Amino acid sequence: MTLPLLEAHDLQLNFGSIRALDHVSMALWPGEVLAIVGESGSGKTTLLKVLSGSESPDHGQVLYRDPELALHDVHAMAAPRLRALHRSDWGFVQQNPRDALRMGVSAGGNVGERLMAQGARHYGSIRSSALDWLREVEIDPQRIDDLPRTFSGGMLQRLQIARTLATHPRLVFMDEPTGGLDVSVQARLLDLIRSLVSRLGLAVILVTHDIAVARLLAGRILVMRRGQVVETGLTDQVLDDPQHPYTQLLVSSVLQA
Ligand SMILES: Nc1ncnc2c1ncn2[C@@H]1O[C@H](COP(=O)(O)OP(=O)(O)OP(=O)(O)O)[C@@H](O)[C@H]1O
Repeated sequence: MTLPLLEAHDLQLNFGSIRALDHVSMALWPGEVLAIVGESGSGKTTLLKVLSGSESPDHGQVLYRDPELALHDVHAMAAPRLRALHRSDWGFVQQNPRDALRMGVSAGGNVGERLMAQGARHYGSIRSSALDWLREVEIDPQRIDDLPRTFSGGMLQRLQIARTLATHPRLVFMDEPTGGLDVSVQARLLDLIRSLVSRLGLAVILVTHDIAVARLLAGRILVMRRGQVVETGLTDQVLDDPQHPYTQLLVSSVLQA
């Protein structure tokens, strides 16, 4: 039987009187895409931060199962081990690529840097891998020596994806990866993410407020409201036949939009 890659048990986190996470539990299996959806302020980003270890919960546990099947308590890990995990098995795609990329380093350098952080040392193979990844995300390889600040928003996001995936992570966290982009750019990026995720067999936890993005990318969905998970299940089932009144409202507001 396949075991979950990541499990969260009874997560709770308060910011003063705000219950950002209220008894949240979930599991993610290898190769699965799970979307976390909900309106603004429902706790999606907080959950992503706690799952990826960048924010600590007041209560509860996040467990990561490594390739040798050993379980690690993410919040009990020493900081250097957690950083090493983020450089190897895990990747993070931020909504704003400028937060993840080094804008003063060439496109190829941005990809190469992540490979070097994982131990790559041979200049020729780092450059050739960077070229492959630029092609993979549909950036003209001739732009390899250009600075990211000469790139469009969509290209920047594709470069961030190349940088993230270059080390072949098993689990990728994505926070509104197509947010803030034009609709046509969004559609192309979603297509690219979908094909990369399926070809590389990636497990993804995707935060989005956009139900259409969840439907396109995710096999399973988790609906949040005021820090609680109100509904979870297969994406098509939840969106075609929502059981919770809040999910019904979310789905119908999209239909009316
Ligand atoms: N560092 C913080 N300090 C105080 N309150 C916070 C902090 N981070 C989040 N919150 C609050 O916790 C709640 C959940 O926020 P969170 O950002 O997780 O929601 P979200 O669903 O991701 O929203 P959005 O879609 O707008 O990003 C909100 O009420 C927010 O104001």
